[in-house]
Amino acid sequence: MTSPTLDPLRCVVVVPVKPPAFGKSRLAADRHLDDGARRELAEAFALDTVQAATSTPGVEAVLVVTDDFRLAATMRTFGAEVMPDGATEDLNATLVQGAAEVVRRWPGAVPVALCADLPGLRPVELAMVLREVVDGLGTADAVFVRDHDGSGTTLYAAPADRFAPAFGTGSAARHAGAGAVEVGAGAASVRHDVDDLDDLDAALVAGVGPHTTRASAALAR
Ligand SMILES: Nc1nc2c(ncn2[C@@H]2O[C@H](COP(=O)(O)OP(=O)(O)OP(=O)(O)O)[C@@H](O)[C@H]2O)c(=O)[nH]1
Ligand SMILES: C[C@H](OP(=O)(O)O)C(=O)O
Repeated sequence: MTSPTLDPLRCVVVVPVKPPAFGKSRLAADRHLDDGARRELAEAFALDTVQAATSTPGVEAVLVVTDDFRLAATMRTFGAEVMPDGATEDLNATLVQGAAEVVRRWPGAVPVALCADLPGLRPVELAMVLREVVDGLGTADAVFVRDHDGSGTTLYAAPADRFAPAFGTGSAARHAGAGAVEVGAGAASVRHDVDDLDDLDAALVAGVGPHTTRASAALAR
């Protein structure tokens, strides 16, 4: 008897973006970066992250969750879909709303939460991680990618009925403690979130997308 053919898992990437007017506050605390430069960098990180995600093979759709409607218009030109955040000021609640929207718009797809501060994100590496996500979800309820410094999380995925992200300080240990399986350990560009200017310096050395390249060149002048 042949075994039934299972549909391969389909992935919809959900990217939460805090409006750049407020986001990435730790950048401004650093080396006296002024508020305009902080805002431009926060916007550039999100644009590069979303543009790379929309170019990634195996991504069925990218859903950006943000209340910044000017940024939303640019994200749509990359082929991303956008929904409002509803100003929850709670990243995990925002992502749960995003996952519910994935169920409505792309029934059967797995929501994959991806942070928007990955300016060096490479489509080839995200594609590799998504293959690990699909494999991991064959046996585990949830999977996550640990950030480059080891304590945080840059990606979390689970089927919508089990989707329970625990982002925030120390989230990698929380995700692992809840039984999520770590994936993507070798995917440097998926792990390299930028929280401060030291992170940005390291990302610039490794290579970033065009928006962050422009914004950081303006910073150097
Ligand atoms: N839509 C939405 N996105 C959020 C919210 N909080 C955080 N994010 C996004 O979640 C990701 C990770 O957030 P953090 O690294 O904490 O970024 P941040 O809050 O902008 O940075 P800091 O102000 O320095 O803490 C980034 O993509 C943020 O834009 C929120 O309340 N709503
Ligand atoms: C969202 C959070 O990012 P951090 O603020 O720790 O960089 C996390 O890693 O869960």
